[in-house]
Amino acid sequence: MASDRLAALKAFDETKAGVKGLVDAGVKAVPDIFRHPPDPLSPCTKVAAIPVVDLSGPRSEVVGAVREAARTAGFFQLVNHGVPEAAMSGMLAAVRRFNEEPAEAKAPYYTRDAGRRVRYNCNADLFRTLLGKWRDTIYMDDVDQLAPGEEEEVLPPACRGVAPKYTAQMRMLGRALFELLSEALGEEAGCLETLSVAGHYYPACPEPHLTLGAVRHNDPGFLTVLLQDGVGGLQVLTDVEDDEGNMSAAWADVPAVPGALVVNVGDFLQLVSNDRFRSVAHRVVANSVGPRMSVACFFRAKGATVCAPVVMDGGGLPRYRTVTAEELLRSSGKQNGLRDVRL
Ligand SMILES: O=C(O)CCC(=O)C(=O)O
Ligand SMILES: [Fe+2]
Repeated sequence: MASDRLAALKAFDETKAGVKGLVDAGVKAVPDIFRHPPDPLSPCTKVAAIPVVDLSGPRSEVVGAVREAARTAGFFQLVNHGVPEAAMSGMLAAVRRFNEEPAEAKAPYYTRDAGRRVRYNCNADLFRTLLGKWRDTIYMDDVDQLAPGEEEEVLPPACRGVAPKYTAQMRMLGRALFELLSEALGEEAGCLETLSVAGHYYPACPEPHLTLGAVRHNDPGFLTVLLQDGVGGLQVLTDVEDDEGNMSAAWADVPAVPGALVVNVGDFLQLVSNDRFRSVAHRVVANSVGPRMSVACFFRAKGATVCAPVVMDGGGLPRYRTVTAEELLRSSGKQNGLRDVRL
């Protein structure tokens, strides 16, 4: 990394105030560390065809809809999921409240130390990437399992009470989705050992076309359940057909559907399903109208857990090596998705 970039990253990171701090200081241009080369894909012009799954329907229909969505789009909008509206709006409000605290209040939580259960930072990978992202995040791991009294110790005041309850709701929903996905697959679909909740804050950006809120990636875990506010900006990579019938890749918007949760298949589940379910690349564009808030719940396996593709009778050969969840996380983390573990 060029030393001037490293120096700029360090100076920015030492503020512990994130991109929100830049915006508060009145930046009118996107600093170099957040500027990206132009995207070779043409700008998005369409809305993605994301199936809607109604969890209140008859069981066999729900299983069929989950199977079809996981097999085709890799994403679905979940409605009638039973998570109270107040829990969802309360969680988005807590993420906003925390991020809009003065920098001094947030600084004690600013860290990339994975050993800490609650971590606030601007880009977990800031020093490992050339593409700084216009967002700040507070990560909270398994905070529904905090012992009494531990909440004050580890959680910022803005999230106390709210984040543990929301995480508990998500854990219940995750179990229900796990059962549906397992039934849809005909096998145990993976596991839900840890639940990491990421509260993302995407401040309004003065030059949104020069950066991104999240660069192209696949979620490495088993499953992600995303709550987003009404601003929008999440996009999936899709295949589109031009007038001559040629297929090419393009970005398409995932609409913000009021009350819905966006569920997507992670790399772990694609591997376990032996490619019957798809982990699809996605990103978040920067916006000029923000802040945008979203809360991503990542269901993951513990590092030592072994992931092996499940091959059904007559389903052909396994397409992946048997790996530990940690190995898989490392290869996904390099943005190779599953390429490194494919047979
Ligand atoms: O904020 C969003 O809409 C998506 C965030 C995301 O893709 C992630 O956290 O993995
Ligand atoms: Fe993601």
